[in-house]
Amino acid sequence: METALDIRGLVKRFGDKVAVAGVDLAVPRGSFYGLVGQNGAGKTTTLSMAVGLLRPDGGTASIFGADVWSAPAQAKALVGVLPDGLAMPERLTGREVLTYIGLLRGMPRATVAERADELLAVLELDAAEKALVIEYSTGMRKKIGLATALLHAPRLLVLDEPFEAVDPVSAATIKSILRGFVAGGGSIVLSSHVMALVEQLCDHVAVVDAGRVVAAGPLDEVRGGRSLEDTFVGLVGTEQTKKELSWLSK
Ligand SMILES: Nc1ncnc2c1ncn2[C@@H]1O[C@H](COP(=O)(O)OP(=O)(O)OP(=O)(O)O)[C@@H](O)[C@H]1O
Repeated sequence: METALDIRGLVKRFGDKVAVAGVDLAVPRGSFYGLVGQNGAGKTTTLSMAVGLLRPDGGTASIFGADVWSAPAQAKALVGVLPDGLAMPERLTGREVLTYIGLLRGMPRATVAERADELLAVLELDAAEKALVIEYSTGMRKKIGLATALLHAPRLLVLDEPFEAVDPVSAATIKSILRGFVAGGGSIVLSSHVMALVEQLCDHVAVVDAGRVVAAGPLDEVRGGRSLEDTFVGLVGTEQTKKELSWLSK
């Protein structure tokens, strides 16, 4: 089966800290892949290297066979990315951001305008269309970020915490867009802390702990009859020393 995203031996150090310690991951075409891990496990660092936003100290990443670092134009044309802490042009409106990104990607102006209309309406950002991004809430920023990731109709979406700070109604809309994207042949990798969400949406899952993949594969194989939360805690949970906040109880 064709691989949408192929990550091999990715390594990243920040000074003495090894953030990613040799990650391998193969995301099959047409899969909806969830990446779960504790805070600081290395999810964002891995995804940033996988899409060419952060240069690895070792290893490779390719998107539908195009190496992210040696064939960046080819690889980046195939992927839509929602990075963590998205840096947006803040003094533009949502529509201007979409126009700017679309034209940078070399898309025809009329196509950009048409798709921007649809994306702003579907993501319920049309009311905020005239507001500058600097005035957007965190959830609205996620949504405009998702719109920029979808604009050029990529074959692979890489989404870092796409539901963080998004209200339940917008989350339902986003879920339905993402399910439709996969049903239409697209592939998705997303990171999340919310196990229920990953169980609801994803057909594959990888558990990342301390910069390594400790389990990966089809969701049912990884959780082996248990809930994903139990599996996750079993894989990465450390012995909890009971620390009571005695000053909290009267
Ligand atoms: N630019 C940086 N400089 C120094 N250390 C960093 C940097 N970026 C990440 N790290 C460290 O690398 C490790 C992995 O961070 P990363 O953001 O990839 O984790 P994560 O799994 O995405 O966490 P979270 O779920 O909290 O977003 C952490 O220990 C983090 O402190």
